[in-house]
Amino acid sequence: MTSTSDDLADYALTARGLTKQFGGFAAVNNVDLSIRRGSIHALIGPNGAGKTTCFNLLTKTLAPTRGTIIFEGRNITNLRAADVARLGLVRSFQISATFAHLTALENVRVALQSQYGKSFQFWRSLDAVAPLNRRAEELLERVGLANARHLAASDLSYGKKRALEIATTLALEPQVMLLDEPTAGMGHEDIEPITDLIREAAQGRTILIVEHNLSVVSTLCDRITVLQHGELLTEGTYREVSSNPDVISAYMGGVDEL
Ligand SMILES: Nc1ncnc2c1ncn2[C@@H]1O[C@H](COP(=O)(O)OP(=O)(O)OP(=O)(O)O)[C@@H](O)[C@H]1O
Repeated sequence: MTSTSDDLADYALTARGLTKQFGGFAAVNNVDLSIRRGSIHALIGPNGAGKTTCFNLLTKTLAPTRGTIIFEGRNITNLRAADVARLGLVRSFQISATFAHLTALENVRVALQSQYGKSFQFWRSLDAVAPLNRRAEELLERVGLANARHLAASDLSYGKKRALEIATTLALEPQVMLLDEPTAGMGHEDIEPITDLIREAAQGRTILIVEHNLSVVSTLCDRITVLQHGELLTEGTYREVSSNPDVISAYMGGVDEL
């Protein structure tokens, strides 16, 4: 029989008994999650199910009321977001207004500098920062923004802004990348490229994604955890969860369609 510790070694990120109460209300209640290393794992559920709260707990944006979060064998329950980012658990950047006036290239360079800042700040000559520029160019190429590198972030289309967000996240070389509704607000034309991009970014890493678009979830994700009323409803492949009568009824009770 396989031991529990062997099983745990397959998972990049696990949560046990994760609970978040706001006043007396449990937005997330006693949730267990196991995100297998190298997988693309989705967190889904009807409106108000607790997805965003759960995501914020895992990214350390919110402190849990109860429960434990283990990242690569290390208890990160009491660490701050910046600390877990340094360990390799990174939430995708939202393009902030501060960087809107910077070009796509400059935005990626800022992310690279935050990753390698300590070693680069002592480098004085322009030649010395060339590797940083080369790496920024590579990342932009990887997300299909090579031709947009000199455009201000604010001038990019919505889909390209999200691609830039992924490039800046990849600059931090995350082992686990957490994406909050990467296709939200996108038109059809942008959804397929961003889905391809996430699949490509998943090479060699683990991705956890909160996503409303179930067709994106079905094509992209290996495992799906379904939440309802803050609790774990079920977990499985898309085929398994989408044929689960409890999941169907949870979605029929809300505005979302399965
Ligand atoms: N800061 C807060 N204070 C009080 N209640 C909150 C807070 N944040 C979330 N909630 C409540 O917790 C529940 C879960 O919210 P959450 O945003 O996590 O759900 P969700 O599944 O992400 O929903 P949606 O799909 O609508 O974004 C909701 O009833 C929400 O009103």
